[in-house]
Amino acid sequence: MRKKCAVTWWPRSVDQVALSPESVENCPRRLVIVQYLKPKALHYFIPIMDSMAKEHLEADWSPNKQIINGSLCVPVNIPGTAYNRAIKAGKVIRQEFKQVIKQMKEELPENTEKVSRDFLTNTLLALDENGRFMDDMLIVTKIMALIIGGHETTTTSITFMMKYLAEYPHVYSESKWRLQFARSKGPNDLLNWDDIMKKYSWNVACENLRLTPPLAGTFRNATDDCTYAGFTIPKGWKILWSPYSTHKNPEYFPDPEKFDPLRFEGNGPAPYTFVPFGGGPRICPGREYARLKILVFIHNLVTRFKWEKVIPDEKINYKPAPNPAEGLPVYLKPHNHKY
Ligand code: HEM
Repeated sequence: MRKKCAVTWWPRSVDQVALSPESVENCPRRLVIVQYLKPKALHYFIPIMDSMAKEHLEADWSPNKQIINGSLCVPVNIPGTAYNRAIKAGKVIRQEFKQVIKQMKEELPENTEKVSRDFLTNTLLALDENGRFMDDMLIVTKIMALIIGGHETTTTSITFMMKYLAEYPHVYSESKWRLQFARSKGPNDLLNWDDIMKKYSWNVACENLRLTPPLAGTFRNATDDCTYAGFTIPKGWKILWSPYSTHKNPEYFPDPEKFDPLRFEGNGPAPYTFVPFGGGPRICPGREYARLKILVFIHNLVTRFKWEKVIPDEKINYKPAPNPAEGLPVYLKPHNHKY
């Protein structure tokens, strides 16, 4: 008889954490981050993200007709290489964060009950199992991990959304048409939760995450002997699970290579067939934040520009995150511009 695959999870009950100061006090410190990434806490950030996206598009995109980007590099530490520059930049950023932490610590009042509880303040005040504060460098490392984990994934996702929207003009037109409703409220009004939750845009984003998941997979540990698809996995072995194969199972996604956001209409795919954010207790805590970031940016992009790929058949590299080989250069066409 086939045994269910047993894997270890880091026990985490996200929903036990509410947003009150008391719950923060009682919250194990690894959970502190989770409460800031829940939808309830994120509403506030939508107009801020919206105005930042607008500013960025205005300053860095509008003056150009061609946009190129690149981010990953080979980990060979030779002076003059991108990796070498990245290591140096990492040190500078860590120092900056250390300064911010030092300053925040100095400014904390004796009585911390009434201080405003943002993520950093809570991390500074969170105690470990032994009642000790976290080491400054550990806090810096956590912030860096959060920035890297949250940045590369979402930027990859936005890049590939741009690729698919350029390749499937009917999906682009449908997105633009539907998003115009949200924009009809006034040119200077910022987006809010309801605007962002328009289903079609998220369906497009999901289909993008299905075909090109930014994360190739993560590891699990077999806590018992088990079999999967006829293979025996001995106890103690590491298993790499990957959404790439799961997402292309024709049983659940007919014609799996086709980009079709309509797959996500109605109830969407069956449970555990679509897992770009992982699953179970270790599911990505940043998924709601990622959703907002992707949708706010794409919303601004689609309502402002149309674009075409400069290299129609650009190769995709996997390092292991998917990356267009030339950085996906595109020709930008502002809607009010005649081409
Ligand atoms: C499209 C965007 C994103 C994708 C596709 C993604 C995907 C994933 C995946 C597959 C995992 C592993 C889950 C598992 O092992 O079951 C993960 C973990 C994680 N993600 Fe994300 N992520 C995204 C955005 C973000 C953002 C924006 C943040 C932070 C703001 C974030 C923070 C984290 C953290 C801290 C973990 C580790 C959780 C743990 O080990 O318990 N992610 N993510």
